[in-house]
Amino acid sequence: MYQVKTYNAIAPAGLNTFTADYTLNQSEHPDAYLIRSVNLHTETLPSSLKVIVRAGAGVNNIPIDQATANGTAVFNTPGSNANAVKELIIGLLIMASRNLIAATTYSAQHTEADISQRTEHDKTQFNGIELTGKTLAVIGLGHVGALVANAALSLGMNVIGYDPYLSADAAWNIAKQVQRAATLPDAVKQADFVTVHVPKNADTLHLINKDALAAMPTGVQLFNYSRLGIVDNTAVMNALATGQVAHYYTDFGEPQLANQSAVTVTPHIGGSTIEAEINGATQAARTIMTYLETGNVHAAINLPDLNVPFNAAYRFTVIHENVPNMVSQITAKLAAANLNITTMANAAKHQIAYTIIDVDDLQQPQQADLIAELSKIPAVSRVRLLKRGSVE
Ligand SMILES: NC(=O)c1ccc[n+]([C@@H]2O[C@H](COP(=O)([O-])OP(=O)(O)OC[C@H]3O[C@@H](n4cnc5c(N)ncnc54)[C@H](O)[C@@H]3O)[C@@H](O)[C@H]2O)c1
Ligand SMILES: O=C(O)CC[C@@H](O)C(=O)O
Repeated sequence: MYQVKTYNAIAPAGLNTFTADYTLNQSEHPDAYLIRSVNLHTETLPSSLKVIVRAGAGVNNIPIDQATANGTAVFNTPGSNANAVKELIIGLLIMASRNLIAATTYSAQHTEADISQRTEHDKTQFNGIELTGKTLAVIGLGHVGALVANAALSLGMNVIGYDPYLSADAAWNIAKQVQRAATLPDAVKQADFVTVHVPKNADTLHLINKDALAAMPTGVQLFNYSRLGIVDNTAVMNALATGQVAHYYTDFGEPQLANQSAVTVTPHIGGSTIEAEINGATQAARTIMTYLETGNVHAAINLPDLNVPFNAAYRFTVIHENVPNMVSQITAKLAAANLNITTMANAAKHQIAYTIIDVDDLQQPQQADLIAELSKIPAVSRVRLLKRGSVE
């Protein structure tokens, strides 16, 4: 039986994906965490923990280095909530262009009997603009950014994208009418609206800073539905005061943004739709099951891709540092136990490497000793032994 610990509200329809070999929240020695936004940086990860899956895109709430040192694989569920964010951004663009917040606030405040006459007089103050023909800069063209860019094109907007690290796969998702900018200032210099869809990391911290804001036309409207810290909120407050930025929309509140008429804060609801939550939880459950039962890895945050059909009776998986002589030390241990390897694969990603070794004739009494022997090799952080068609 595998033990899964969940954090946050995880869609029950997604949790139903787990087979009868999985129990939820019943053990102090979990094999897997299935999480959303819980901050794990303050937690010591248990030694039993083999995998953490974030139902969602961002992994900045996970201590990746600690997980890697613990031999814990980390995954997210790429794209599972991208459509939800796209629809919210399109909604906000329409809200922004038609002054919907001010207009509905006006209506809520004026309920007098002769309101229809006042309305016809007052409505001119809520005149809007149309999105067709306006320019949207999309910073980051991954799962969310590509959908936003394509949807904005379908509204007749000019779309300029900036993503110096765009993967070849992601590029396929972007309509050819999206213009590519070579630099951030180039992307934003003609924008009526700027929307940011990049991961939070050391390179993107304050990506939208004083200089980036100065490169935007006066009166630009800015959207941050990525993460707190990617936009320098102090610089934005200064730019709002001078009129450089007309309005700031963000999913991430903090005190300096509170009660500002030109700031609209939503409470981190970008991915909060029924559909996105089911997608994320379902994808996360499948990822946990695949990793725990086969050891195969696709698109992990901290491990290389390694996908080997599991045809032998047993499989050793070993997470180790990406240093010389590891595979030879591992195979020497198996040779010493007189084991014949049927398949072997190894891959590396930055400082970490991952080895899968399949064997057929492994006797039960040998198993614990071999795991212990392999675990003793310096630079090995996790050894697992999987039996095909069975749980550990
Ligand atoms: N508000 C929410 O609820 C919500 C929901 C989903 C995603 N997100 C956040 O939105 C962001 C985007 O998510 P995603 O799923 O599209 O991620 P993604 O990984 O699919 O795409 C991110 C893109 O940003 C690009 N990028 C990285 N650094 C860049 C830089 N310095 N300049 C320009 N581009 C850069 C990458 O090349 C990649 O194409 C993430 O921060 C994620 O956490 C928030
Ligand atoms: O609602 C959530 O779990 C947050 C989703 C979002 O921030 C993400 O990173 O995917």
